[in-house]
Amino acid sequence: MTHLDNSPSTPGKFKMDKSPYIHRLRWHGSLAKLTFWSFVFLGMILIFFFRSPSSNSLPSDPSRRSLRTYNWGGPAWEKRVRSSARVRSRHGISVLVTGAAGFVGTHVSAALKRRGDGVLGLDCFNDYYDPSLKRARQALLERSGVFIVEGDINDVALLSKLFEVVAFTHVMHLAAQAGVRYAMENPGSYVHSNIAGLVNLLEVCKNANPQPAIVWASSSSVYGLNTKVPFSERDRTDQPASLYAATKKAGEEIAHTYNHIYGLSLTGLRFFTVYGPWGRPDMAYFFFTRDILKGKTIPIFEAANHGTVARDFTYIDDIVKGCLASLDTAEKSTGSGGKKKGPAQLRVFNLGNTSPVPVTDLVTILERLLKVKAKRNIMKLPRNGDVQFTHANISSAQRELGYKPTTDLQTGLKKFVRWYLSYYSGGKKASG
Ligand SMILES: O=C(O)[C@H]1O[C@H](OP(=O)(O)OP(=O)(O)OC[C@H]2O[C@@H](n3ccc(=O)[nH]c3=O)[C@H](O)[C@@H]2O)[C@H](O)[C@@H](O)[C@H]1O
Repeated sequence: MTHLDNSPSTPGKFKMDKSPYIHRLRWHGSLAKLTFWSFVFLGMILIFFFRSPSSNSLPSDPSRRSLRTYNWGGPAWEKRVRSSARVRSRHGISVLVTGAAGFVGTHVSAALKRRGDGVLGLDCFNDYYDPSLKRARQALLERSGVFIVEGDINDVALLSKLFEVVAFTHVMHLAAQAGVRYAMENPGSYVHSNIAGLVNLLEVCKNANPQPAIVWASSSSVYGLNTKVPFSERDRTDQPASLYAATKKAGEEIAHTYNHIYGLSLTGLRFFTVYGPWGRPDMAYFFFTRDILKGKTIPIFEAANHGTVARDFTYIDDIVKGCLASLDTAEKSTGSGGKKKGPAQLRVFNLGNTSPVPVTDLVTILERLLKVKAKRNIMKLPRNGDVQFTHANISSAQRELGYKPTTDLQTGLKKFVRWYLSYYSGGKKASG
């Protein structure tokens, strides 16, 4: 007789043969199996959770960003907002700085605060690059009395609340998705911040009473494939080479619309490759420094036929002066309560250095300052948004803003390297 022959032929027979002992055994057996599989299942969930791409090392996708919630509101919060935005000098202005924990935002906020203006920051602290650097900038600003509200420029309720609490005279709008090459990886984030975010902000500004004057960050990248040098504000900007550039160009057109319909005073600043202490780790001068120190090979782009790739690198202190002069010369918006009352100011300025430097020379300067030879890998300029060169004509900014850059690349990089070495010593690691 085989074991198969021992099997009950009918359920009834099986039931009759079952002893209480066997029943208990089966019951315990099933319980053990159930417990075992529950643990396996729980383990799989935990493994999935910890290995999922939502870990902090990856930049957030735009939809996740828009779902983030921030804590704001309440009497204590409003008191901090008011106190930070309070003007402390005779002819001071009160400015909402968006992107205040960003590179340019931090420097501009600190400079405004130093001269007695009221400054309130706004930043969403996203993880496009190392958020700990943004937190360190926030701590720096906090020490000088600038409060940064955590929130997204797409949050209309938050923006409206800020204008309810403070009658800002000016907005310095620097919050944006930056970076030329990253636009191919995450196009949605550019639409989210540079287009939707800008429109939201302008909607709230146009409804505010009084309407603030707005100065905002456009980009040298709007010149795209333009080959006429130096780039003048009157040159064509209808051939962007990256989605980043296209969203900044769209921003300039959106600014025109809000100026035309609602009487908002708007000034767009075309920044040319801004660098310096507290800079952005995604920019070449920054990660070249990190990688040269690590002994890693750095990719240096060259154009077709060994053509030189060059940038009109502009030092942060010069940019800050241009930003403050733009705020100081901005005329008032003319509308109120969403209605235009008369024509308002609409401006665009190049803020560059007017002396382009080849990227290979930038690397040579860094080698000298770091006292380390770079491992160079010369490669073809990828077709992912980079243009071959930029060169600003700044006569318009000179005339109307008194803008006059004074820092050459050698001097500016020296200051950057000094900051970099002190910031990343003492256990902090470079990342980006
Ligand atoms: O003016 C602007 O409006 C923009 O400036 C900045 O863009 P870019 O001028 O492209 O700066 P950045 O990436 O530092 O590359 C610098 C140089 O290094 C070359 N480059 C770059 C990377 C690399 O691996 N190798 C290399 O040779 C590269 O070809 C380039 O020649 C801001 O990031 C951008 O947000 C925007 O504000």
